[in-house]
Amino acid sequence: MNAPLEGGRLYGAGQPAVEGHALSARGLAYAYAGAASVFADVAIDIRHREIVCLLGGSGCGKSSLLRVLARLEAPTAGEIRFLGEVLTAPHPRAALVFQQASLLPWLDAAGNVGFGLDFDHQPALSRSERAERVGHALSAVGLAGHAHRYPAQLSGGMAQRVALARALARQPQLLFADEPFSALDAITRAEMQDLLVELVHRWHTAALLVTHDIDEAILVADRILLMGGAPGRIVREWAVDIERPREAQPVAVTALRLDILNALHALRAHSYEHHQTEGKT
Ligand SMILES: Nc1ncnc2c1ncn2[C@@H]1O[C@H](COP(=O)(O)OP(=O)(O)OP(=O)(O)O)[C@@H](O)[C@H]1O
Repeated sequence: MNAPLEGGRLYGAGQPAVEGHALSARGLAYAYAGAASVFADVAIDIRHREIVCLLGGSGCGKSSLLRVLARLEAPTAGEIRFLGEVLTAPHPRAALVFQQASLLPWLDAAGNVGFGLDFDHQPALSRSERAERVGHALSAVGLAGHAHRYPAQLSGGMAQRVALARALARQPQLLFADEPFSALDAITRAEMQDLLVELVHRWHTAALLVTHDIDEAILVADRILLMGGAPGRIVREWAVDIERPREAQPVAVTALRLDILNALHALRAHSYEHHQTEGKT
């Protein structure tokens, strides 16, 4: 089940990007202005309808990698293919969800969902198509009866459902989600994790979920990628073939959690040793 791999060995620079995937990236690097590379030589494949979770310690570059894969930032090296095409700008069939719902306070829930359809590069929609997409997305997240509520009238969980609906209304082929549930209470969070899995399966999209929560990754992912090192790389991968609902498989879940925890500890120990060695030279 748990296939360890060294970053770059399986998806090394020599391997071509995969045409048939939702997203395929090779040799990716990124550096903020005036700083060292946050990550380098990263290769990632996301298959159609697959949920991939990107795990890693704080500051290892998960959010930066997600922003580059979504092409909100240009990589300093490497290539990203989205649906087989080289990506040079954010793609209309990709959608993003962040930790904060970031709803516009002067628009109601329906207005906020529709707003996501108004950007450049979105296909032009008639009024009725737009209304249909908004209604469909709101009912998919369980908010059909709340379309005319304003953000101030929504709980944190409801606001995040609106953010999810705003993403779904774009009929994405790939959903990028950066710690979308980390600000929610435990029960709402568990509901949202289930909802995400259900929606990804029902809407036939793929998803890349950034999280630092091992349990969330195990409950949600088809595949878990562990990021670490400086600059960051994908250092381990686990295919999660535990039957759903995974809460009902505590033995398999615990075994995988231990394996991931050990890998995280090993990364931290390696990084500590590296700093000690650097300090001596
Ligand atoms: N806008 C920015 N300008 C300069 N440096 C940045 C910027 N955003 C992030 N960084 C730096 O890039 C590195 C990676 O940050 P990033 O947020 O991608 O990591 P992360 O793994 O998502 O962290 P966390 O889990 O804590 O959210 C960090 O050292 C951070 O300080």
